[in-house]
Amino acid sequence: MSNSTLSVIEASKRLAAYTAVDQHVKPEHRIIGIGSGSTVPYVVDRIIQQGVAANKDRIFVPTGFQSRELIVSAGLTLGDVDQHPTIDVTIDGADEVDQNLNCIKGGGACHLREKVIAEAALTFIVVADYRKNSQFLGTNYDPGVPVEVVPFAYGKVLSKLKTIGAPDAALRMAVKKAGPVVTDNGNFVIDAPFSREHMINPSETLKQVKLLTGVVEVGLFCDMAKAAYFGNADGSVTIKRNDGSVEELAAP
Ligand SMILES: O=C(CO)[C@H](O)[C@H](O)COP(=O)(O)O
Repeated sequence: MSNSTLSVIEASKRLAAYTAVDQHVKPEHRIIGIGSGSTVPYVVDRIIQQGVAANKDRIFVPTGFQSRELIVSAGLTLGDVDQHPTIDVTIDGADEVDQNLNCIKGGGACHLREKVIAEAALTFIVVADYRKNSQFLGTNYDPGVPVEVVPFAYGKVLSKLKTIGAPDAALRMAVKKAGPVVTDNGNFVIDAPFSREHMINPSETLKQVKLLTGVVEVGLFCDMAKAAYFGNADGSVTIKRNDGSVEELAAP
């Protein structure tokens, strides 16, 4: 699809995804992790554009139902992390990324599998449009930190989250179903908005929330990404790296 038929936001997602694939999915890479969300289809598009020969011996590991479907419908070979515990490169979206590449993830309720697939990867790369590029988490993404919980513990975890700094924490409700969102793992999700004070050092908040019994995984990805690619509205790409460098690639 040409740029003129894509919205600015969609074009920005595509730009980030294409640039990240071009720079990080190399011919020698055999096991590739595919994240979830609306930016990731562009990752798969670009990988397909590398051609049949490049992809014939590759295995693609999904982070949930949506990415599994993407991989299968693209005709790529599906694998799982139990067969491939070391992944060459994983590319995933994010709900927000801070100045140190810490991310909020789980807007699509996939963050447990996303974190496993990111942690298994030798290189974890984030792709997003410009709205996700922040100094501090919680600046633009306000629903809060997604917390996956086992269903029977949700009431207890919700009340603890309220006392440790997220007074407005709430169970995520489904839109086209009565009742809560149920994850690919059969769990519930609580969205916990923490104050700026908690988001300045998200690894501390991550540890605190993860220690609550009943919590399966927290949508704070701290010190995991090697680089984050943000497509900008003017056609440029901002690349933030984990060595603190920031590169601006001008629009072609
Ligand atoms: O964490 C995620 C799903 O759990 C997604 O990666 C995140 O929500 C970003 O999605 P999008 O690319 O649609 O903005």
